[in-house]
Amino acid sequence: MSDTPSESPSPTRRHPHVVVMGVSGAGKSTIGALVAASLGVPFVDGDSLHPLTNVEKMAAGHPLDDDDRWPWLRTVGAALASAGDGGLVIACSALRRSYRDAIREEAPETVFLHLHGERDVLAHRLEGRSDHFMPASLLDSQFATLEELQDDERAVVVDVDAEVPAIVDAAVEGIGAL
Ligand SMILES: Nc1ncnc2c1ncn2[C@@H]1O[C@H](COP(=O)(O)OP(=O)(O)OP(=O)(O)O)[C@@H](O)[C@H]1O
Ligand SMILES: O=C(O)[C@H](O)[C@@H](O)[C@H](O)[C@H](O)CO
Repeated sequence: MSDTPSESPSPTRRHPHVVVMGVSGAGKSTIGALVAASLGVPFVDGDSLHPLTNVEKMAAGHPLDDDDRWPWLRTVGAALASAGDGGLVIACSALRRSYRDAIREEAPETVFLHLHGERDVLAHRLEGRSDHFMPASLLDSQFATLEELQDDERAVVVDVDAEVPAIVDAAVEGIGAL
């Protein structure tokens, strides 16, 4: 992670390729869009890349399984791979190590921004959100699936129990320091 810069394959590009990861409600869409604007790169919300069957499954209160996620993760990886010099920030839960490996396989320069939050904080935020297909009832399954970043992953972790501007500043600074 950020404290092991010697493991970085190359300096982070000026317009980086970033996956904003974390469980539902962590703020991937909210923070991701603002981080992208601050970095001067496009933003894509990975939720818009899910096959309709995935959205319907989540909306019905069922967690996705690996088979549901693989085609979506390939789409996310392809978007990053084709981003080129313009950079890209994409919101994608990327909960398991193997999911992040699959993304890196397609787009090796990808760095990860993990928006880390305690369950109770995120549950409260999800209860206040009404315009989204993802039900708050799936939060426990999201935490059960989450595998924390490992030391060899090029990544930044930011705690989301803070005001939005502070989170964005910490994220941009952390990405710049990778
Ligand atoms: N730092 C914050 N403080 C207070 N509320 C926040 C903060 N960050 C996000 N929110 C709110 O929390 C809710 C969840 O945020 P958001 O939709 O960005 O999360 P998400 O990770 O993209 O969720 P999902 O994975 O389900 O799409 C939203 O209503 C958002 O406005
Ligand atoms: O891997 C997953 O279980 C899914 O990607 C979810 O996390 C949703 O995409 C999203 O985060 C909810 O809106």
